[in-house]
Amino acid sequence: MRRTSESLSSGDRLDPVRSFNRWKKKHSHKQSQKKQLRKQLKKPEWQVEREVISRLTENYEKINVNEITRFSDFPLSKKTLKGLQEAQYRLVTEIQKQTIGLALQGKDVLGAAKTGSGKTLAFLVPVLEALYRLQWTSADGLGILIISPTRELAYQTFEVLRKVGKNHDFSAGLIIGGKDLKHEAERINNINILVCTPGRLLQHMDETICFHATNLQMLVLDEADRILDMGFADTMNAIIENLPKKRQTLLFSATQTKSVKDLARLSLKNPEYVWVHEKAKYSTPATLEQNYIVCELQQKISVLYSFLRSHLKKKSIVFFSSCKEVQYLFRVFCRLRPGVSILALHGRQQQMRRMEVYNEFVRKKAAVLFATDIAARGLDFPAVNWVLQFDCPEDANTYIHRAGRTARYKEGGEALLILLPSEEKGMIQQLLQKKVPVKEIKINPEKLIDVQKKLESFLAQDQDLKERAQRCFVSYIRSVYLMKDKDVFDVSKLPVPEYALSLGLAVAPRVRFLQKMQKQSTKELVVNQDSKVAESETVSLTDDEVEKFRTYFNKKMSMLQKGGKRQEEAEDRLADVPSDDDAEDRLTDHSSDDEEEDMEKKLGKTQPPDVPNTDEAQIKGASLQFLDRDDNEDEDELEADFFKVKRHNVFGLDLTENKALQKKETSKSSVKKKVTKVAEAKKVMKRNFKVNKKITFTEEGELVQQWPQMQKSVTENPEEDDNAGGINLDKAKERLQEEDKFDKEEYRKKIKAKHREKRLKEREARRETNKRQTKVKDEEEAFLDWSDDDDDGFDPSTLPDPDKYRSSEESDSEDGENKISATKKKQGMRKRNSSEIEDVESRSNRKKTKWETIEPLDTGLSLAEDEELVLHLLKSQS
Ligand SMILES: Nc1ncnc2c1ncn2[C@@H]1O[C@H](COP(=O)(O)OP(=O)(O)OP(=O)(O)O)[C@@H](O)[C@H]1O
Repeated sequence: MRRTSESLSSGDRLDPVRSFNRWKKKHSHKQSQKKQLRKQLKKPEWQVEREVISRLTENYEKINVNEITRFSDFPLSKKTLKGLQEAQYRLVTEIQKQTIGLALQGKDVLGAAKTGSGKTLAFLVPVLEALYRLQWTSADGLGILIISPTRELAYQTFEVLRKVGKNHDFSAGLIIGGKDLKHEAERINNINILVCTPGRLLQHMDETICFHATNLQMLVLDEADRILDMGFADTMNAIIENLPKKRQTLLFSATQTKSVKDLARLSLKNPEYVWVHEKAKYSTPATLEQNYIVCELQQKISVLYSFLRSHLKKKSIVFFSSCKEVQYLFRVFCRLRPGVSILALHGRQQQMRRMEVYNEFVRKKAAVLFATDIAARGLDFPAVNWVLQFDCPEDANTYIHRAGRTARYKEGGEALLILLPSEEKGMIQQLLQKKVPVKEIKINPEKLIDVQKKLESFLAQDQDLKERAQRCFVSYIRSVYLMKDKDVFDVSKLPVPEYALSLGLAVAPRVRFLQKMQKQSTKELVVNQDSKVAESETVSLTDDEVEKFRTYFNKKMSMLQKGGKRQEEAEDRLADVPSDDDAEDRLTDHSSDDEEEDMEKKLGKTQPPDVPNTDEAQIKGASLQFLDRDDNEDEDELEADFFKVKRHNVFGLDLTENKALQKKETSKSSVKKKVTKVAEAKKVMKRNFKVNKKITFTEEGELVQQWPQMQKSVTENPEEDDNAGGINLDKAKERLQEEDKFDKEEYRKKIKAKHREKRLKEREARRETNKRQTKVKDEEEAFLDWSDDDDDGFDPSTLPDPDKYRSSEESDSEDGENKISATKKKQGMRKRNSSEIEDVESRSNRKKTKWETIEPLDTGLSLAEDEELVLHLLKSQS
């Protein structure tokens, strides 16, 4: 019992372990069951995401701008928020605060805010959210299009997009000029977000077969006013035509367009205008200090050198008006060794070099970037201390964008504008109107380092540099000449010879358009003067004044001619130098005389501003025409007019102004019409241009027949002799009809000849058959003759049995000519038939009839007709 009790007690002691094990088993089983159940209950990822999206979109309507200080206050996806945080973006800027909510709600937005205020993120965040909301995949194709005016800006935007959107699964692509089109074309169809420049985008729309934008959800125009202005007008119109009307559109710029016409082109739906700093005292960043100096044109290079010498540890950007100025002065300043590294960025550089320079300047702490206006908009170089505007900007907006390369996002910066005495009044007025606070400062003449002698010595040693100096000279003069705002830019007031000397040139190169313009102005002045004297006594200019004016121009012209004669050779040589690929300067730097003359013709009515009766409208019209000439040139050319062309002021216009302008614009629009291929072809025809013909010879020197053969015509081509040019459609029609008639006639003749040949062959064949028949009949005749001899009476049984005859003939033919053809068999049939006829005849003529006298009967009918006739005769016989 004890044992039992002991055993029991020991069993009891074991029980807990066992029961624990059992419990453990049970528990783990339950757990795994629960897990499985949970797994089954777990929703697919896409479904969870859809629920999140619907929660986010519900919150869009609840966005309260006043409560937003951080990005996380917006109902944004986790992926976007994570990207923003990783890039250290937490607090929103004013433009971001006011526009992101509207864009999330699907509205069209026109956002304007000062430079460096964070507009890029204001559109990139809604871009990412739009595709996230739609659960966009690469299979859905292009969803968002972001258009930037320059390659560098597109590249910069693309980099920010990559940084902020790295947690999303969308594909993004950068499509800018200067790269392999084929390489881009292979990838473009898989891109969801495309950052591009207008020219390149249009090129893909035209040339890449499968590329389309039918699924596009959102269009973003960065620097919208620039993209919508005259320079890009045609390209943008063509692009917009290829985009679906139902889409969201966001426009951003520091100087936004209000032009009704521009906005109508984009078919915006009740757009939201967000002018963040509309009521601000100034339109430029508060942290930007802005000054200007007035100095003579011939002093400018020395001023720049002196400035750089005194700012060696700073990062500065210097803006010039043309590529050739940048090219020349960059070289010269590198030789002058101011003690700070100098870089150059302009549209004539290779794309790779442009990217290298951009990245190098981003990296450098102290450096000077000599640039054209391709660097004026949107570029976000970090920690730029100074922006120097070496040449006066074409308008106040350009000034704002250039100066805005410094003092970005809470940073400080300084801007210095160099003005000529002739530019001061007009420009400062414009700047004040645009709420730009600029103060005049004076140069300390003692600190000014004169570099003219050094430049002269450089040019004396280096012919290439000298030629560059000449190009720089012409380019600058031309840029001033082409500027629209004649209140600011007055080419006749430029100290031309002195400027040439300051560049290191001994004499001023000849500038033909300037000479012609001056001659014309003097003439017109004299004519006006004479007519006015005759008309009334109220004379606006006294004789003395006219004389003064004339002497002034004559003096200038003689100076130019003096320089011009000596430089003629050099200039002609320059004219032959082919220009680089990139055509940033093409509008200002035409080296060919033809082009120059062409331009002068177009600008023929342009008068210098100081001449009475200056017609601004004419100048505007002329500059538009001038632009049109470059309509079809590539994107670089579109960029080119960015710098020099006098653009219409499309910004800051109220509705009444627009109405007045629209009238003018409609008349101009006919000039601006996109040049079609047909129009181009007509142009070529008008020039009497003859297309080259390819003539191929064999190795022996014989002419190879051209293929496809040239159409021959009996008719003369009157258009060939028509020097008037153009296509006379009626004449062409007539000529084609005559040619058609001629062709038909020729064809008919050929068919007739063929038929004749066929008939001849048939006749020949028949004759052959008859010959053979005669032979057979000769044999038969011999037989008949023999029977005749034997018996005078007619014994029908002696007549050849037609069947026998046929079989004998067949056997003959089989024996003799095994190669008998089906046609011959037919002929055999005919032979038989004809022999039957002859039999009938012989029967009627009895013995009198001799076989040899029987002529082969040529009925003149066809074979089928013959057969029918025979059958008919046989029938009638029977
Ligand atoms: N929310 C933010 N927090 C911190 N930095 C920001 C924020 N938003 C923008 N920035 C920074 O401000 C700088 C200027 O931004 P951005 O280039 O977008 O300005 P912008 O308004 O487009 O200027 P611009 O008119 O010259 O094109 C950039 O360096 C950017 O990184």
